Amino acid sequence: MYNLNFKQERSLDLVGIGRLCIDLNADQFNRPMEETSSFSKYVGGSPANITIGASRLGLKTGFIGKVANDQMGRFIVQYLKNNDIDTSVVSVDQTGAVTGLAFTEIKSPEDCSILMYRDNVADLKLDTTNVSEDYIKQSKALLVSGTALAASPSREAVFLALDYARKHDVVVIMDLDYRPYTWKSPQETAVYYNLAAEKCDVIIGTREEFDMMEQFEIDFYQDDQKTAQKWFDYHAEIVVIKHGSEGSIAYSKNGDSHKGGTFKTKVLKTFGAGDAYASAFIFGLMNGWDIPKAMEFGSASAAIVISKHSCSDAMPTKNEIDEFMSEAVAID
Ligand SMILES: Nc1ncnc2c1ncn2[C@@H]1O[C@H](COP(=O)(O)OP(=O)(O)OP(=O)(O)O)[C@@H](O)[C@H]1O
Ligand SMILES: O=C(O)C[C@@H](O)[C@H](O)C(=O)CO
Repeated sequence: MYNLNFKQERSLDLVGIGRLCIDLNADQFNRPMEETSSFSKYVGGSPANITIGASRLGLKTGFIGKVANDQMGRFIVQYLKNNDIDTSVVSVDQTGAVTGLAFTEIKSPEDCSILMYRDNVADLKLDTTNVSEDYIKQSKALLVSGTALAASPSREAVFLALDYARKHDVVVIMDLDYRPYTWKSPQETAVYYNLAAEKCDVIIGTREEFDMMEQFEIDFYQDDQKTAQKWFDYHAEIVVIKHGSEGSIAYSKNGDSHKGGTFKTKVLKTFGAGDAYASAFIFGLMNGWDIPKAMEFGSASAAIVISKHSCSDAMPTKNEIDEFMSEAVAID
């Protein structure tokens, strides 16, 4: 088992911090962006998606973020409210910043990409005055995503949230969520990712994301066990390394490791898999499940979301995941 202490008396289960954006997902499948003519609009941004997924599963959630003072910003806040996410500390930018847009291209079920428009985005304007210690200490867990570290003042806001979380024994979960185009250089990225991950109890990322963080290590390359061990020497209790359609592996500080499989599914697009996995995995941990059960639940949620058009709007309820698992073919 693992040793995560979710303080039961707290009024919120999970508070997300970071990116609140818009996904514009191609309506035409199996063709490149150049030939795509229309898109459907959804709330997006990895931490937003994970928080929406967690809320659909029944966790009491809130979000610390900043939106543009325009129709898109209002759309995002209303969508969060509709999904029972507390938005009392979502602030509104007053500097003319805009909403980040992610246009997705669905060339084939295996070949999807995201074209991001992220100049002067409101989410990265989150600053330390927007981070309330009182709010964070009401929560059992804080979800941090790496992209919010890409620029100041959002970077400092996240580090402050991390400090408040550690001060008040809030379990810190980090989804690495590396989006290269938001950063100036891989070196700068690794510096800040490593500093933040040192403060986290649960770290979830893909093999490629950990590779980016390990660019300064000697003899480390692509060794999942070594990757995990490094973080156990700081605060980590669980490290999950995702390997796309090959599944995932989770290590816990007590020396256990667990290989997670996948579920057969009709893939429409690949993005959203990681966010769905994280939300359901976190739900499992917060319910005291053992790691293999939480991983299986995460994989099932991912299998559902990649068969649908959106990420946020496709996040399943617990009944949907249970039903899917009772019928789906598991692949070890
Ligand atoms: N083709 C697939 N079929 C079934 N399950 C999949 C497939 N691809 C991914 N998954 C599930 O989703 C989990 C996370 O996937 P992945 O490693 O691609 O995360 P990610 O790269 O963070 O996702 P995203 O594309 O959303 O950023 C995997 O561990 C697996 O359970
Ligand atoms: O992360 C983004 O900003 C884009 C996401 O909203 C998109 O839904 C995705 O890639 C999910 O991982």
